[in-house]
Amino acid sequence: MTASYLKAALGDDVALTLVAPGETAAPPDETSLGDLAQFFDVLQRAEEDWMPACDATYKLAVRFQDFSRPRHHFYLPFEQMPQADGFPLTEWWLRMQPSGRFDRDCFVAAWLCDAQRSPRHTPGPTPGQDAARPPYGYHLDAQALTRYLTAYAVERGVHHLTDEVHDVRLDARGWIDHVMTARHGAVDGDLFIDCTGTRGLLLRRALKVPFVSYQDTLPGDSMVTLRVDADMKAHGIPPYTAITAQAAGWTYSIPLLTRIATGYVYAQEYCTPQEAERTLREAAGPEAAGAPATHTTLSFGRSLHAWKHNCVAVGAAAGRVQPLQATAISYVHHALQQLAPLVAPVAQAVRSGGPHTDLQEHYNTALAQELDAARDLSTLHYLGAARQDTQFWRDAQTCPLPDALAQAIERWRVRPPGTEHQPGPKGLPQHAHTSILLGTGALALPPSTALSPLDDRAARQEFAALKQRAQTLVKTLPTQYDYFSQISA
Ligand SMILES: Cc1cc2nc3c(=O)[nH]c(=O)nc-3n(C[C@H](O)[C@H](O)[C@H](O)COP(=O)(O)OP(=O)(O)OC[C@H]3O[C@@H](n4cnc5c(N)ncnc54)[C@H](O)[C@@H]3O)c2cc1C
Repeated sequence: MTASYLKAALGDDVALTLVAPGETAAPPDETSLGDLAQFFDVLQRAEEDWMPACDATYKLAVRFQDFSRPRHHFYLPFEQMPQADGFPLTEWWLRMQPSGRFDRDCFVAAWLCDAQRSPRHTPGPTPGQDAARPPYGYHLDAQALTRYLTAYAVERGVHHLTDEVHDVRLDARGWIDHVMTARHGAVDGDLFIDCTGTRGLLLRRALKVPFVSYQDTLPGDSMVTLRVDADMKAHGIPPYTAITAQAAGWTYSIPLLTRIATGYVYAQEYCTPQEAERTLREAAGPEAAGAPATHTTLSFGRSLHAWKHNCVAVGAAAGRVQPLQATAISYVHHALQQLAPLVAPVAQAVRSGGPHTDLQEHYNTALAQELDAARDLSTLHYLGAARQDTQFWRDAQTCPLPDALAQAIERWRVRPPGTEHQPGPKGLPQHAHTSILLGTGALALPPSTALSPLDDRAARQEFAALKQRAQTLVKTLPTQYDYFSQISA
């Protein structure tokens, strides 16, 4: 993502070298937030070009299953919250509760997800027909995306070395002078971008930037994954990522065009890898029988700074949180949006020996805040989960809370989060906190007293109009499976 985006954004103003090994084990991430479309806009690549290459499907929401109680689910859609009389509809919902489900009362996307609808009638821009559709993200094959973006970057002149960095050499000031690769020797540069994932080879290992762990607030240190070749016609292609609470963590299921990617993120203190694999296989069904399982250990947290001297870490090398909201791809995109305009001036400053402390500080603060906000939102799932049936969930609800989240929760007991500005991870809608609190159900949110003097006519009209719009779309949109079958026919 980094090489292709910087090449697209900067053209030939900078010379880029990408050091990357060949195909590695498939990374687990296969969903994105709603704003990945903007990433491809910069690359000037249309959905019709990149989606088939990446086995990609549409994603309207995340569906959370069994977090509140067995057989209960709720959606966190990308759709923005409608308003009535200047108040978010969820505020009105707390007072009026037209049906038992806040997600169906407040979001068109919840209806489309329940009915497995595609968010589009036809491919390409079709003004009018698709104008009413809610915003969407994507499910995609991360390995295929890597291939696609590498080819894109190389075609435009990025120098690609299929190699591995095995050493990082510093100059007398302690800045990176060059990296040593296994087959191509020394590679030097003005600015080094560390995309080595949780290894953080340049920033953390060579430049000794400390790691701030999130492990105390986010239980889960292990993962098992399966790539399941499934009959998608029989399954359908749901337009959502399904996340299901399990005895010692949660499983995810990501539908692609030709298969399902699934995994179990769990805590080894409560579950052995064998038990975790058994749980995942049971959840995935008989089609998973022959699929080999991949077991991995996980660590969540961030580098104290994403940028030090002439090295900027992007992606997991800068930090990562549990992928309950799948914010990682977005986090990379936002880092690149901020980094791209800085590359040339910073490289120039590095050449003339002067640091860029203001830019650096601003960048580091923004990136740290974004990741901490994503951590807080993930923590809310554990805290908010009403289930008490296993030791994992009982313990998860008493994990220490990050200070900012603890303070916010005290405010929300008096005043729901929808009425205040709550900084959240970019790419997620403003209502994310409210939706998780309403969906998981542990923290009772009071109806806002500010609504008491108001007539509820506008809210009633908005609830009715939304239901009408949702029913029309369910009737007129194809299922996601039919949509992609038509395109490929
Ligand atoms: C269970 C699970 C599910 C997830 N789901 C999602 C999701 O749905 N959506 C989402 O956005 N995120 C998701 N994530 C998060 C996501 O996996 C990571 O945050 C993301 O992979 C980070 O990408 P990255 O490129 O920074 O690191 P990585 O994917 O770890 O890639 C690091 C790269 O660096 C290369 N490398 C390492 N060492 C060297 C070296 N010495 N020389 C050269 N190259 C080197 C590796 O080969 C690799 O290609 C998920 C994570 C987990 C654990």
